[in-house]
Amino acid sequence: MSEISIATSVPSGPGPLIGNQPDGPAKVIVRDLNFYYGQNHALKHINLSLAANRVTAFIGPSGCGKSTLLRVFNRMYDLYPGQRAEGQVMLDGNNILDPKLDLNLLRARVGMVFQKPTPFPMTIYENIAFGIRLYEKISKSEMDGRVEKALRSAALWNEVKDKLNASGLSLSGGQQQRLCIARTIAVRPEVILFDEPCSALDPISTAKIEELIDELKEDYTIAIVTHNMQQAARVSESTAFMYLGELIEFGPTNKIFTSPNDRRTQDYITGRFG
Ligand SMILES: Nc1ncnc2c1ncn2[C@@H]1O[C@H](COP(=O)(O)OP(=O)(O)OP(=O)(O)O)[C@@H](O)[C@H]1O
Repeated sequence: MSEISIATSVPSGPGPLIGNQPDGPAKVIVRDLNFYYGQNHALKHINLSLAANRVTAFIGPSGCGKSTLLRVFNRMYDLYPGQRAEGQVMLDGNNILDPKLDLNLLRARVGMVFQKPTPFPMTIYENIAFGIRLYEKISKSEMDGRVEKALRSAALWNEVKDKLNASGLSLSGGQQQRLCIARTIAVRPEVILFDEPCSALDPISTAKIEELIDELKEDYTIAIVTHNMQQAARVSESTAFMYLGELIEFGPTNKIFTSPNDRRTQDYITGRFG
């Protein structure tokens, strides 16, 4: 993870960087994506890619469409009538917008961690085991191993190994969020979506989650929505700046934060609006 100082002047240069800027092979490729809440055209002609085993950050002022885009990646919007997506979102070459797609399988491949920690009202052990059982039939000893592995991967094992039968709700907010990450990892996804995962957490818990994200990218492709510019700069390799439903600029995080091409990106990262 690196600290990046934020530019204060707009450099002259070519026009906005829009479209595919893959940082290594792409795991997900979005082509001309449009999204509608009824009549509200919330995402407009989005083109970008999520590089495999990298972290892509989504930034932009409130209401610009960041969460909407994240919810397209695992078709979360499908749960709500009147919401629809058009275009292509290719996951390893298959369009996840295909109406015939098995949504349970998609959501196992593309996991999501929400803003507010949302453990199930059950034991720490069951919080992890529950999701695994939805997809696999495994023995008790295998399950014990999977639960331990998920908790270790989420950097929570040492804190909970002696109280696996305590309620998930008895943990602190930061621990609950790591439990939710463990629960997501346990079903062996390929992509993990983080929607403002630290906004309800204190700085120490935030640092732990950021460290964890840095470690997780070894095994997963990660997308994160954040309002925290420093966090985007610390954890991501690529950054997408969105405004009013459009992707304004997309490129290497270092470039977006030090010499963006678009005045709106510059204004946002320097706190002039949003
Ligand atoms: N359920 C919904 N029904 C109708 N419009 C919605 C719904 N959810 C979001 N929108 C609209 O879609 C647009 C994008 O919202 P979205 O939540 O994706 O923005 P965001 O960038 O994630 O904002 P924030 O940073 O505040 O979370 C906004 O204009 C919002 O009002």
